[in-house]
Amino acid sequence: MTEHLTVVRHPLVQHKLSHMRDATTPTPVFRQLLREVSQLLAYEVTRDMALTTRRIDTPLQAMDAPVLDGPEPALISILRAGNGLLDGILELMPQARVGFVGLYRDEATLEPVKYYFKVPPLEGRMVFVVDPMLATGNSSAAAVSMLKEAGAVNLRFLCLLAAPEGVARMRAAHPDVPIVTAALDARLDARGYIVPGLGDAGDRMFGTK
Ligand SMILES: O=P(O)(O)OC[C@H]1O[C@H](OP(=O)(O)OP(=O)(O)O)[C@H](O)[C@@H]1O
Ligand SMILES: O=c1cc[nH]c(=O)[nH]1
Ligand SMILES: [Mg+2]
Repeated sequence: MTEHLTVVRHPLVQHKLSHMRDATTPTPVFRQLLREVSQLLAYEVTRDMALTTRRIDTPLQAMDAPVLDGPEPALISILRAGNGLLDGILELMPQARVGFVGLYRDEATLEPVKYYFKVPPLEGRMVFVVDPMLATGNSSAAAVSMLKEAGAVNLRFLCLLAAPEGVARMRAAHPDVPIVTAALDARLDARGYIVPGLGDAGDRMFGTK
């Protein structure tokens, strides 16, 4: 990927995102929409996966058919809300190895607090990091640093909503990591929430508020 930031403006993505932003959309619908959008966003973030060919026989003749090359990709979910993107993408790439980075944002400092880290071997793999929200960028920047320490080299970051502050933070800390998102919103509010945003993604997914 050559662009640092790709905004997926596909009408289906934008339509579903608008329903997710709506404060009256209930948790089960929110979760289903996130699953659907995850697969549409996955189409974009995986577009430069390497292909090779395999000799196969169709019912009519032999051909060299394109198949994915290289080791299985790794999908890394930033807990909790990342799991809302993970399941749908895993359906498209069932061969992927899966890892989890447990982080929550300290509400006062907006710094990420780490509580879990379990990832597959990352050397040589394409690594897709998923989290619906890129706000200050502190969580995603920290997660990517941990993954690089664990051996990841070839990373992509996939989110649903990004704030300009988070994009700038990622660009400064990890200019080598392309970001794919459904929307670049206006700004962060005083509490570090994306505006207009959709609220707290984890709470809306799991009904914790
Ligand atoms: O860019 P940042 O300012 O770091 O904010 C984004 C982070 O905040 C949210 O997680 P949260 O801390 O609410 O944890 P949760 O997924 O458990 O709800 C979100 O899912 C990101 O991980
Ligand atoms: O707007 C925001 C910011 C951080 N985390 C969220 O879930 N939402
Ligand atoms: Mg949350």
